Amino acid sequence: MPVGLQLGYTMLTPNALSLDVLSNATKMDEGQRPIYLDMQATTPLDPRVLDAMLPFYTGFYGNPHSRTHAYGWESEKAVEDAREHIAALVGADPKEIIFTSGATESNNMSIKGVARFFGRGGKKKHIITTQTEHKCVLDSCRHLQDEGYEITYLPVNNNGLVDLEKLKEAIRPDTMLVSIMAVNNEIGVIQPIAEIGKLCRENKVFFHTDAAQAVGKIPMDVNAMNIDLMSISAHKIYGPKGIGACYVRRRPRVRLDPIISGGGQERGLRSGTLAPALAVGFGEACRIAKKEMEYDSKRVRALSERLLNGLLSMEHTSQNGDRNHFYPGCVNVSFAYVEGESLLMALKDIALSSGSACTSASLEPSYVLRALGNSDESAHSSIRFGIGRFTTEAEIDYVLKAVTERVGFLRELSPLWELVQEGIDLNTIEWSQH
Ligand SMILES: Cc1ncc(COP(=O)(O)O)c(C=O)c1O
Ligand code: FES
Repeated sequence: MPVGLQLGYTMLTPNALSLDVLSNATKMDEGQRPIYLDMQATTPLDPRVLDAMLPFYTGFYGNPHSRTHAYGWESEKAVEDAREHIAALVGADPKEIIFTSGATESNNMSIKGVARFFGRGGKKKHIITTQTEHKCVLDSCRHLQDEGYEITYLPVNNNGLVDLEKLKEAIRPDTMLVSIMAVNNEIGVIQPIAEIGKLCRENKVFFHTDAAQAVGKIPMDVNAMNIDLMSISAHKIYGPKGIGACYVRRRPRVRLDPIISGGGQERGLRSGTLAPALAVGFGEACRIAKKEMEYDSKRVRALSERLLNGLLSMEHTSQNGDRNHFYPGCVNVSFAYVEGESLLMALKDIALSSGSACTSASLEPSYVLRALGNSDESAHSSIRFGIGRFTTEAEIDYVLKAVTERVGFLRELSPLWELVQEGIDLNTIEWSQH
């Protein structure tokens, strides 16, 4: 019997438990929407951010690159103020912040940009990344492979962390770039960014980090961490969707081949008219994140502990990723003997995901969990809980109760669970092939 149990209504035994559990699973009062716990996919816009943006959709409509009149100057001033807020959050100089459409573009720009600039002449052609990066990093690397570059996709330990010794061994004389993310979007593990930065600097290799899930949530400092390039996204930190930034170090200078050419805006690295409203919103989101990071962190940590303690007190439940080095706002848990998609269906009153938003349409088990050594079954039975600035204790308590009840319910339906309850070790069973 495959573990992929479907929650088919014909399978239900109409006892009091099933009726109660399932009616709650799909009940949404008029006007009420699911509890939002998918903060890694995106975060709600902070109302303070919207307030800052609105004037740039009405009166202040000038092109920030227009130099000949006040409409341009006022937009330009707002964009430059925003750039300062972003730079201040990561310890950079504002001149080192290049606006982009988001972290996807920043990752493409960094990886392809460095490769194509420094790959000229053919002396350097090697890049190191890890198997648990976001798809846009992995895919940028795949494209470069087609262009003749060589890529090492480093495996990670079972806890999701990079082995620094293995990274050191992987560096070659022709290595030009190491790209390793700061916080993983599926399991929340925090890589040892400062140590990786030091290693790269000692070996004269550029260091890029995809910090889409880190900036604004944990302290990031480009100088203390020896980061040369860093991708940032506004919509992960209560800012608007469609804007992000790439930090590009000036000393020692990192040169890039631009992927978007044209009017030469953004130091010639990213042509095109900037969107002042989005830039202003991004800046305000960074200003708030810097001011409130400590407060937000404390709240998120407390809610996360409450949720994790509750979930892990259920039997056959485990957390994915390192238990000490992870961002508490991203909690990834495996519920053995429950199929993840069925559980998500049974938790329709809670907006959750089993992994990244861009791969959530596929039923493939997560490649990140597979890289940690999880079995297909375990990867399939995992759910990510994303906690954020506006999550409340009441929501966490509701979620805990719902998950406990519905996992229990689905397990009751599972023949595997029945065997486990009888004390049979499933690994000793020889399944007949059909
Ligand atoms: C780690 C990571 N990198 C990159 C991205 C892409 O960011 P954006 O939506 O700004 O392009 C995301 C989010 O989707 C992410 O979590
Ligand atoms: S692009 Fe956001 S999760 Fe993949």
